[in-house]
Amino acid sequence: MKQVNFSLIASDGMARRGRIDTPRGEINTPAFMPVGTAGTVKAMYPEQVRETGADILLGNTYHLMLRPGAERVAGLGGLHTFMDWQRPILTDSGGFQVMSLAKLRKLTEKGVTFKSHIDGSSHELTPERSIEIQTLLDSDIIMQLDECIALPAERKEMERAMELSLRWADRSKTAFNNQANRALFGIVQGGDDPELRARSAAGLQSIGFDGYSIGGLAVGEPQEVMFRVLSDITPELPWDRPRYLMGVGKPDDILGGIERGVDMFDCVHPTRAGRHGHAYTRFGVINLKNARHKDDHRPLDEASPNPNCRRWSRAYLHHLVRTEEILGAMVLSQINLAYYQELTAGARAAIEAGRISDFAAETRAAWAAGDL
Ligand SMILES: CNc1nc2c(CCNCc3ccccc3)c3nc(N)[nH]c(=O)c3cc2[nH]1
Repeated sequence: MKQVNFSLIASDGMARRGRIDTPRGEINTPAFMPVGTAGTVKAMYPEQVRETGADILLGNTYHLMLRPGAERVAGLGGLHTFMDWQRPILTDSGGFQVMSLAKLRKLTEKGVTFKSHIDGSSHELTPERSIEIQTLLDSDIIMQLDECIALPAERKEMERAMELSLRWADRSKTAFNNQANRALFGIVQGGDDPELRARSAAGLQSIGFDGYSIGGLAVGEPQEVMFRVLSDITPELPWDRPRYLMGVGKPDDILGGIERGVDMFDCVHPTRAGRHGHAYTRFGVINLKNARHKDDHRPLDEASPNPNCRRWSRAYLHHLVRTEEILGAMVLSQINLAYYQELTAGARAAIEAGRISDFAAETRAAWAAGDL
């Protein structure tokens, strides 16, 4: 009996409020999933990640297969034990990171061979090996191996990568062998071409997956192209399975994705921006590196539910950022992750109340009013 199940709790237009039940706990959707690339959400203790409201975080096949190695993590009890995060983990299949990080990559029908960006050692990632690695990590939601290409691209290239990804989807499903205690998601490709996207969605559904990721976006295309692809594709996906928009995004990307039927999001942005001195608030993003903050005794946001937004002055946060103090990265990572969780929690409540369009309008108005 499958131990990972999606329930639709409410919908409001295309927006959905759902819940994924897993052996390690529930995931409330729309969900923002913090990225823990190498087994850690940078500058955060696992319990702090939970306190921001996260139900699930991301691990990464590419990084962990290179260091410390999937078999080593398995021998140490799996990724949950290794990092002491006992709630759900989603892992990506590694293909995207190979194409963006590794050197001397060679892509064939079988899979992709590459040299580690860490020590130059040779590695191979196939649909079968990726499933094996994600299973060794004991991940709760795993991804097929796919090929993601940058946009803009020629239609022939988009078609080739989409069709390869469909063949790899089939091999991934076979290698997955219907494991009951974790979920396998297929990944829709097809660039910005509606016909290719529809063929990819139909092909994946005929294979059958526990959830459907929307890949091939947030790869350099304008936001309106991403939104058009989403509006075209979500109606083609099963309503009773989660949709996961990979690598997205900034708060307004996430709000737009929720309005177009997306349930799950991941992005390095909140933690990376935090390390670079950018703070996300109800008013939008504040660049605390800017000298205009150096005498500003006001807190970041005195009305925020997050104590860290009320505790220190903007001048102090500016000081931490300017001096590159470790506490700056810690505090701003927590502030940004907490804001992303406030945004998705607000969307969940709004969908349940049938007022997602009001919520979206109010949220965008606050960003525009910006008391930065
Ligand atoms: C940023 N834009 C973007 N990211 C994309 C990703 C990676 C999603 N993030 C996973 C991750 C996990 C741990 C650590 C870091 C990242 C994709 N992954 C796959 N498999 N396929 C995609 O098409 C695809 C498209 C993307 N666009």
